[in-house]
Amino acid sequence: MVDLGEQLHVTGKALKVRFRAETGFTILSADIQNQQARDVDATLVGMMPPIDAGDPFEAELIVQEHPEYGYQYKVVNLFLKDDTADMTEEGIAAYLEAKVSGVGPKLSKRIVDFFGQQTFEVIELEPEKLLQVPGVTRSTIMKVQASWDERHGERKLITGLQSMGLSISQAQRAIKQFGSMALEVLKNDIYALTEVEGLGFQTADRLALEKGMVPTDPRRLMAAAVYAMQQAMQQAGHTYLPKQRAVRGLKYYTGISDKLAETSLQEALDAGRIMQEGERIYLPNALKNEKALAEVISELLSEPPEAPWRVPTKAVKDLSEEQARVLDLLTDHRLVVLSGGPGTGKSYTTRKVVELAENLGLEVGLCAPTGKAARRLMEMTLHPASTIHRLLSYGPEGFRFGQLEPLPYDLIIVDEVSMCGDGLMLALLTAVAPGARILLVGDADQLPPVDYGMPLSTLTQVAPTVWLTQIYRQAQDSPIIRAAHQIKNGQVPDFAYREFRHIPVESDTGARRVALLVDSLGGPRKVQVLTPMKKGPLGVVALNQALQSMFNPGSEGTRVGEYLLRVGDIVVQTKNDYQNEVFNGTLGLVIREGSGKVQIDFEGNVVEMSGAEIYHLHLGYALTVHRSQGSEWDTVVSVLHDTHYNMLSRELAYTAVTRAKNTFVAVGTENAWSIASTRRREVRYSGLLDRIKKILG
Ligand SMILES: Nc1ncnc2c1ncn2[C@@H]1O[C@H](COP(=O)(O)OP(=O)(O)OP(=O)(O)O)[C@@H](O)[C@H]1O
Repeated sequence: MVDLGEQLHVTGKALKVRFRAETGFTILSADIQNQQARDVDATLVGMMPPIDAGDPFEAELIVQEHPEYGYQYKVVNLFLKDDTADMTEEGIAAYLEAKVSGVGPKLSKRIVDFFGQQTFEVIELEPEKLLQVPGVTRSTIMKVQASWDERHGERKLITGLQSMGLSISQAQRAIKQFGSMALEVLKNDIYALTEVEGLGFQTADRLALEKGMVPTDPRRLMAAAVYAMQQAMQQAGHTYLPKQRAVRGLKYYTGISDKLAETSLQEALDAGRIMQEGERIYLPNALKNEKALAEVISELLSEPPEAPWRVPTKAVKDLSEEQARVLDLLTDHRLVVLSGGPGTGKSYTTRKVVELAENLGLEVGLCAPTGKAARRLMEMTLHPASTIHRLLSYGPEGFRFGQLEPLPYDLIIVDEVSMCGDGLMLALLTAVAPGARILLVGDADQLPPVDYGMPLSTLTQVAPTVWLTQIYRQAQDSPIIRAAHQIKNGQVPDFAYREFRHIPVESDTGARRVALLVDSLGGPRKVQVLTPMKKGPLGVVALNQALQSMFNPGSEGTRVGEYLLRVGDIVVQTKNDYQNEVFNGTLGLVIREGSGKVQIDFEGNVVEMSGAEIYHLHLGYALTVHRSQGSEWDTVVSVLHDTHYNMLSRELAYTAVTRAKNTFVAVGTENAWSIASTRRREVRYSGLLDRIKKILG
């Protein structure tokens, strides 16, 4: 019919639905044609609306050659035609009998004799009129309506959403979000799409402008104002934006004038979609969380602990001066912070705290943000530990433990706490029982968390804090740990070791060079690649594609954004999925994929994903440094190049280096490392510190 890979537009009639998954993935036999040719027994594969044998349709297809099944047509989009258009009266009667339950051959003929070409209109709009037909009862009408709505309801919904420009999977996600009201909701305000999983402002905006939305339409500008704030929180971790930054963000996404941006921001404020406090602009939820977090921290800092806590000499005999201070501070304080770099004895000290608490007969709860960090905490302290979500017993309705039902522990210890954003920190601190203690352990010099806010950095400025600075002997022998402390002190690290070296690469050939380097170091299961950015020749996407084409080549797979996921690929979860207990940054292996589903083995936790969930899976051969927090690998290859200029910071370099246990290979330009080591922490807008100081006076 046409060459492989070419897209073609056809009309067709469904012959047989061979397979249909609940995701909407369908394998269909159909008779298709266009001006050039006809294929009376074509196989169509892909996401389709609910289609039955006999249904007429139009479709955009791409011709493919399947290794086993030969020629197939991949469905790019498929539009159901109205199958009740221009039918003869016999056709209508036959259709009623076949598709509408509760109507036999005699009754369908009587109905059509009565209403003729108006039959379908009567059924859909004025079913009461059917009572005029002899033999039709109320129950007949109920059955006819139910089966008509059931068959035509979703089809009309999907066809209507497709006519707005949505793809089939986007339409299905919109229906999942808004139910049968989806068409009304989106006709009223297409920007409601920003509430649909995996769809954002950009998609809604493209559809709206394509359909003739005036760029200065208030609905568009309102949605853009909210979106600018969401992006500031998700991309840069800000909790609020200074008003002028918010106006600039709104202008950036809409291209409107300064004046109109100011007015529109004010309208979004008047509508309560965003909030203002002084010169600060917040999303409502972020403001509420920040206020509540400041309250609960102030309470923990000003109330004395209840359970008795004494520190006998023997409890601190193996500890250094600074480590012993942690146990002392817990005597009179409910909230204590322990911060230190690698090899300074955080875990060693934590174990001593647990031992003392148990000797005092206290109930201890241990947790960490990710499964991997919780397992490590358990190994280091020989005490059960879980993720924070499991400790707080997270479920479909949210966290079970909280203010109303506090955690049943006298002492809670949280490790890797630099990974907690404002939201998780609030959930945790709210669940501390009255009078109970909490010890937060982490490395405040790490990059701030992926989620918004930076509570640990704030807490080290208001809560009793111990900074561990002494590095222990065997840790000192490690060039990696030494380099980490050099970077922390603003010095350029010394790349003069086999376990800690630098390889210069140019940005245009770098991705390929990195793939060859990973191969020489043992392959992707042993080596993790890190880079600061997503885009660009040395970004995560380019590196993942170079690594995948070397270690898991192929042209098939399940499409997720820029990636094609195949069996054997390493993938990373990019959004916390509390139901499946898979968190942002967790790596897994694809063990099955196809029919719109992907099965991943996340270090023993096998999870099947489909629909919108799949959009949170990216290839994981290379990760951004931000997403690598809380994890460690035997060997790390970290890209750092002048082209990453605006991302280079001391925390970035420090976090990258501290992800490697034995071997760290820096790739890029030495100059990038000297810039990174001397640049200070990224700015994050958070009002938490001011609020706490105001409450504590
Ligand atoms: N006071 C101490 N006396 C002797 N050895 C110590 C002391 N504190 C820590 N160590 C030793 O130093 C090494 C590093 O300690 P630990 O693993 O607790 O550091 P850490 O800060 O948790 O490192 P990481 O950030 O990598 O987890 C361990 O072998 C530990 O036994």
